[in-house]
Amino acid sequence: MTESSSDALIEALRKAVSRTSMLAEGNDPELDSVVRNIRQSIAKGADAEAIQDVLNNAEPLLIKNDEARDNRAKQVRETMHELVDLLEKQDNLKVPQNEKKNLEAQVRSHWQTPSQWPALLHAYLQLADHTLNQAPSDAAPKSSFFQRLFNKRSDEQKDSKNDQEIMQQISHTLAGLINNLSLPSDFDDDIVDLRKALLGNQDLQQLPSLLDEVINLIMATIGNTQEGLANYLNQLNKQLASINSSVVSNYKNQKNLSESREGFDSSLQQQVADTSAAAQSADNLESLKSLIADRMSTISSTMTEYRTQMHEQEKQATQSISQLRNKVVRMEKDSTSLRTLLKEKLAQAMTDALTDLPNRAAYQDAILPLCRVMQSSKKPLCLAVCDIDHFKKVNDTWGHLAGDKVLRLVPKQIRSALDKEDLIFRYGGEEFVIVFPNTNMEQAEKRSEAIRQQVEKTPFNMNGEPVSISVSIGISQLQANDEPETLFSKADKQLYSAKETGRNKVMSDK
Ligand SMILES: Nc1nc2c(ncn2[C@@H]2O[C@H](COP(=O)(O)OP(=O)(O)OP(=O)(O)O)[C@@H](O)[C@H]2O)c(=O)[nH]1
Repeated sequence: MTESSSDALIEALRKAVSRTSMLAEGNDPELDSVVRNIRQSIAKGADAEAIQDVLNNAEPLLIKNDEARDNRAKQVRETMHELVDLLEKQDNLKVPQNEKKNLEAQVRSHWQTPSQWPALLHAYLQLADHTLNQAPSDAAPKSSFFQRLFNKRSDEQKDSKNDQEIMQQISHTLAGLINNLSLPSDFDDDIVDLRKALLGNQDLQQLPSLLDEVINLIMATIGNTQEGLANYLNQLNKQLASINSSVVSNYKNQKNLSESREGFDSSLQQQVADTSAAAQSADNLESLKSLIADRMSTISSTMTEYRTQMHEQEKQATQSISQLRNKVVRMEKDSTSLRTLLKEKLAQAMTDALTDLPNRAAYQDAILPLCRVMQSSKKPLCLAVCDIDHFKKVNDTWGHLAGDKVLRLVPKQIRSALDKEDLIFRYGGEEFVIVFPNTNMEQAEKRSEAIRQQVEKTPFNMNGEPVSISVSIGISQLQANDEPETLFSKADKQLYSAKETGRNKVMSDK
C-alpha cells in the first residue's frame, strides 16, 4: 500500500469511527460522553494509540447498549404475540387468519428494527378492528372498531362488555411493553403517566388516544413515523442535492481559479456526499438529526468560508480584470496611435519628400529580399542606375528651385516608360535606381532606352524657356551569387562609363 493510499484509508477509518459514534449517541448518557470523547479525539488528530484507548473504554458500554436494544426488541416481539393471542382467546370472535399470518410475518421480519415497531402496532390495531368488526351471525352488525371508539353511543358501550374486557387486557399488555422498553430517562414521566392511564383504563373511549400515546412514545424514542423519516430524508436529500449542485456549478464556473479553491470545493463535495451516505444508512432519527446538524453546520461554515474567500477572490479578480481591461484599452489606443505614428514615420523615412519616391533606405530594405526571391526562383532581375546629366548646371543656371522641379519631373518620365512591376527609388541627389524584377537584360535595356528617350524628348520649361534634360543609365543583371551591393556596383560602373562616353546613353553589363 502506498503512503498516500494508507493515509486515505486512515482518514476514511477516522471518519467512519466518528460517524458511527454519532449514530450511537442518544441511547445512553454514559455512552454519550464516551462517543463524544471518541469524536473529540479524532477531531484533535489524536494518534492511533490514544484513539484505541477511547475505543476500549467505549466497548463495554456499546455491548451493554446492544444488549439493552436486543432486550427491547425481544419484549416488543413477545408483546405482539401476546396481543394476537388475546384476540385468538376470545371464543366468540374469529381472527382473520390471513391478516394474522401477515402480521406474524411482519413481526418475524421487523421485530429487531425499532423504526418498524409503530407499523407493527398499527397493523395489530387493524387486525383487532377487523376481528371485532366481524359480527356473530345472530347479532346486529357492529360498526367499525375505530368508529365505535370514536362515535360511541352509551347503549353500544354497555353492549360491548366483551370488547371492553379485551381492551383492558390490551391496555395491560401495552402497559407491560412500556414498562419493559427501557426507554431513555427523558421519557420517565411520560411512561409513568401512560402506564397509569393504561392500567386504570375502564373507559373504552380512552383506549384509542392511549394507543396513540403508546405509539407516539415508541416513535419519539426510536425517531418518528416512517413517513416523517422518509419526508425528512427526502428534504435532506433535496437540500444536499441543491448544495451539491450549487457547489458543482460553482466549481464549474470557477474552475479557472486557483488549485486551492478546487481542493476546497472537492472537500466540500466530499462532505456533502459523505453526509448523504451516512443519512441514508441511519435508522435512528435522533442520531440522524444530530449527525445531520453536525454535518450541516460543518458544511455551512465551510460554505461561508468558501463564499467569503470566493467573494474576496472575485472582488480582487474583478478589480484586476477591470484594471487589466483599462490597461488593455489604453495599450490598444497607445498601440494604435503608435502604429499609425510608426507607419507614418516609416513611410516618411522611406519616402523622398521632394519626389514622393521611395528613397535610398527603402531601396536598401527592398533589394535584398527581391534578389533572394529571384535567385532562388531562378528568375531574372536587372538594376539600372539613372543619373541626370549636368544637373549642377541646371541648378547653377536656373536656380535650385528649378533644379527641384527637374528632380520632380524626371521620375514621372521614367515611370511612364516602366512596367507595373518595376520599382523606382530616388537614390540620392539627381540619381535614381530602377529595379526590373522578372526582367532579363534585353528587356531592361529596352525599357532603359525608352526612359532615356522619354526624358530627352520632354521639354522642361525653365522661366518660360524650354530646356533639354538627359539622363545616363547603367544596367546590370543579377547573377546567381550576386549580393545586392555587387549588382549595384556593376550598374554604377556602367553609368560611369555612360557618363565618360558622352552621357545621354544606356550602357549595360553584358
Ligand atoms: N536642386 C537640387 N539640387 C540637388 C539636390 N541634390 C543634389 N543636388 C545637386 O546636384 C548636383 C550634382 O552635381 P554633380 O554630382 O557634380 O554632377 P552633375 O552636375 O550632375 O554632372 P554629371 O553627373 O557628371 O553629369 C549638385 O550641384 C547638387 O547640389 C536637390 O535635392 N535639389
